[in-house]
Amino acid sequence: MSEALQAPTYVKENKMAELQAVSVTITSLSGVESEFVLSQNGEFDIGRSDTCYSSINAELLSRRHLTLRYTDGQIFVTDNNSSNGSAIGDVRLIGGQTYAVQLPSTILLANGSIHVQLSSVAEQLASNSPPNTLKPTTSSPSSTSHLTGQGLNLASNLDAAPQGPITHSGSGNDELHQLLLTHGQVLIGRSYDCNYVIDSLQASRKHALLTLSNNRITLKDLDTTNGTFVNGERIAGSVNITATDEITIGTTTFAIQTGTVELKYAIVADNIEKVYAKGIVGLNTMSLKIPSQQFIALMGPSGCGKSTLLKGLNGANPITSGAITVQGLKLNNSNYNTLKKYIGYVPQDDIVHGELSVEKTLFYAAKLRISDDVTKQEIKNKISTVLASLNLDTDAIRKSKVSDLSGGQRKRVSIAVELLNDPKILFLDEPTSPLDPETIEDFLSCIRRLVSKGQTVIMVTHKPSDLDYVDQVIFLSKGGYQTYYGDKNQLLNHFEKDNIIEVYSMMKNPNQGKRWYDHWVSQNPASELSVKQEVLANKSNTALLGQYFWLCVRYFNIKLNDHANLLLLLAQPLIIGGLLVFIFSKLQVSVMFMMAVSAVWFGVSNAAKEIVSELPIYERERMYNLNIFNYIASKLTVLSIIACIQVAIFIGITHLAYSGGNSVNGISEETQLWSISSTALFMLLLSVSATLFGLFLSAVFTTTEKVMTFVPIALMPQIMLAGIIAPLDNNIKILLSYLTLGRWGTEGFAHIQDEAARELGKWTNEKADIPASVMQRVLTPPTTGNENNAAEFTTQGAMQQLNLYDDKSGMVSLFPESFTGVIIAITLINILAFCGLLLALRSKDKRFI
Ligand SMILES: Nc1ncnc2c1ncn2[C@@H]1O[C@H](COP(=O)(O)OP(=O)(O)OP(=O)(O)O)[C@@H](O)[C@H]1O
Repeated sequence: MSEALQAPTYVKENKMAELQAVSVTITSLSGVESEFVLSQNGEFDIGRSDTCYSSINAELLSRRHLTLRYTDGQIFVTDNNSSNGSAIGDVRLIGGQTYAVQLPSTILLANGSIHVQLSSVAEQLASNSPPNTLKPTTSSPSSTSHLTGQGLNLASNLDAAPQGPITHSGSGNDELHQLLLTHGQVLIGRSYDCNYVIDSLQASRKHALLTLSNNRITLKDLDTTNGTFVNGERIAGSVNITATDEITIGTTTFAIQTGTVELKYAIVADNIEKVYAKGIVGLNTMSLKIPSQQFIALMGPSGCGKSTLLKGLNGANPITSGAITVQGLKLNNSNYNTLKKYIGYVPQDDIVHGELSVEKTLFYAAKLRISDDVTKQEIKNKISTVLASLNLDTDAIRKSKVSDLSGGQRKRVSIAVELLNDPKILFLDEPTSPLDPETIEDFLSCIRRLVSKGQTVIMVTHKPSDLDYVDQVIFLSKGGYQTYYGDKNQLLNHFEKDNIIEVYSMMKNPNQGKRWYDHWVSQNPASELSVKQEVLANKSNTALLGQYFWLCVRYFNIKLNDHANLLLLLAQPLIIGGLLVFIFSKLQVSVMFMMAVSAVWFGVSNAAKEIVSELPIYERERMYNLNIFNYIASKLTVLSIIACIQVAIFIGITHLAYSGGNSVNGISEETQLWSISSTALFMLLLSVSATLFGLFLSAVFTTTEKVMTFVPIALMPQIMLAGIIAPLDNNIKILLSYLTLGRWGTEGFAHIQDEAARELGKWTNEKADIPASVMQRVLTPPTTGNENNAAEFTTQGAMQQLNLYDDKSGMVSLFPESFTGVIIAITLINILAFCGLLLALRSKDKRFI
């Protein structure tokens, strides 16, 4: 909206008749909620909050829903970006915009469930009608198009729109047809200044343009992220369509002639089949037609293929053959990137981070999943609506850490994350398994409410009692056979059993299952269709930088909120550094070795749990739109910041311990030769490299326990092959040592030390020019242990003491004996670790691609 809509300008341009006093009557379905008269200038909030002037306890109302402003006899209204909106007539108020209102007028709040009737007191007296005569209705008033709503002055700024603000509000009628006939062009999108508004965050602000010219209708996709579909196929650019073609934008399907199309079936599966590697049959050929707005239970004994079917239908692990249509769109490669946004999927494990608050969890999920053009306010509104729909919208729950919630609440937060995208179909894999009976009741009632509001839910369950809440049941038997699909009340009749436990035990036997399958197929013959299912490729379509940024922010917050772990991470360099300087009173190669091992330890231990502990979240987000490179980069960024702090503490302690003292010939008598900046930077490089290695381990293993058991095993070679505690005296040891950061770390610190000594004392490998007393303190050789015997070690630099390049084995070194050689070697190890990490993460994709 333009500046012209702001109240001050508007007042000047739209001088209205002055009013003495305004009567306000607020009614809900249960009658009059509040009545008052405005006669003094001021602002009056209407909403759920106690702080509002008129506080109304209605579920659909936002806390501060609407503000009435009375200024010198004029009334202005502002919808405070409420979740369920406000309208005057059939014109929806744009959140945050101020409108001048003529009297009498009725403002509909929260989808029309609350009416605010405004009238002049004088008019009321004249008509003698009481202020509470308005009868509330739940449906919107007339849906005919118009340029101004009743009693509403709306400034026009439809620069992109072909005509005035003609707002769509109806469904299942020919409104779109009329708009097109009248105006020739109709702009469709999420923004309220479009001619035909699609109220879904999956739609772009300006999504598509319909044009009528020479009796031809053209539909143009305005280069949108989520695409425009005609009869289930995504269009590119402009296409000619007919008035009856079904257009899908966001989660809405409509035709020009008939308006919104209510899809009969949420999912149609034709002759689907799943065969795993080595010929293991996950599902035998089956067909399903799942109606919209149904709660379906998917049941059967363990290993019968419930998860296989669930993941086949939602594309997480595509079926091998057959065809699936979801919400009227074919589940194929070109549609999948859009389609997966209409699908909510909560796997068996929670898909939320325990360390974040509920509010933050949802905010980051929205930032990572929803298109970039959605404003912060829209996200906040969406979060409120979603939380309210799951009975989680209290301040206490919003602010609670997810880990502090009950199992049922946590599951609902996982569902809330999925609902942010307005999915039409929700797939739940055994949500009730970990819950106690009372929590299950609450949980399933909640899901039932979602179904009554339009959601289709397919839920895997083992619990017979869950059937009380569902509409239909799909029953599978061992061997992947479909043995029943239909009304839950007919299930026992169909199997001729008295209770469901008996059905379960019968279905555990694949032969019995096959018999019932044949029986089912004979009664429900499928079509002859046989289609090879395409591989569904995961393409991230979120702006890369934006996703990286929000992954970093979320991960950083997770780390910050985990106070105990954060303290441990910071205590590590203090303890290890303190121990090091306590045990080694003088700088010697052993200290360099210990520094290298410490750096490797910091990196590996910081990273080893970071992927494996959030595997369900990774897999779900990857299935949705997570870019692997963004994911790795965000982990590395945050863990490198932590490594940086650890290295700073560690280097601070060691430098304090190994420096200072008197000066001899301008050189400190005590050991301080190595440069603090080079040492710190090199230690950071080692630590970050070890982080990459730790992430690789974290991606390879499937449980936290396994990876933590392996970490010490991975660290041992770093210690044993560094050339300090045992000589590298044969080719195999040398070659293995090339793969360890421990060896290159120790060598790197030795090079830095020798370089510093060279610069300081013009020392060469052959002979030190600096006094023996200084060199003695520069580096104490571990072999003699006798500092007074200077003659034995004055010419020995750190590298010489390490003895790494003595050609005892007759092997020529693959790397030059220099600091550059060390950096090249570490870089190569990093490339190896990165490729390993990438492969390990990609192999997880195979489970759902
Ligand atoms: N990735 C896979 N590779 C090979 N076989 C698999 C794979 N996943 C599942 N299967 C096999 O497919 C069959 C069905 O497995 P699925 O996990 O779908 O059963 P389920 O009914 O969900 O079991 P549960 O109730 O125990 O979760 C089983 O025989 C299983 O061993």
